[in-house]
Amino acid sequence: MGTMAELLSDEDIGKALGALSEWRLEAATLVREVELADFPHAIQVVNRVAEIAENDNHHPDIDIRWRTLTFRCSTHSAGGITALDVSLAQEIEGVLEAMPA
Ligand SMILES: C[C@H](O)[C@H](O)[C@H]1CNC2=NC(N)=NC(=O)C2=N1
Repeated sequence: MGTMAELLSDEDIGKALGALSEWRLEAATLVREVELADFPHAIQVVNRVAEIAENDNHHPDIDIRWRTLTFRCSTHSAGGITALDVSLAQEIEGVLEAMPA
């Protein structure tokens, strides 16, 4: 693997997905759908993820439908998945783990 902005190999993506069991690969993007307790909890997650994304200057695409969120992580400038997306997915998991079921 080279610099952070370089696309990961299929092998690296496979390894990363091995540790991100709730995530799937879709169109060169890491995707995770999650249903929260209610709409305010979903928005709380979005706000926490937004803070992390802004700190990292790396932003997921987020779909909000009532209490279901879909996060899509890819590096737009690179046209696919980089180490930045694996890190972001891990951070999103951390946010979700801190939420009530
Ligand atoms: C200038 C700034 O670094 C870019 O616009 C960043 C911001 N956040 C980003 N987020 C993601 N996911 N992909 C990008 O290419 C990207 N580019």
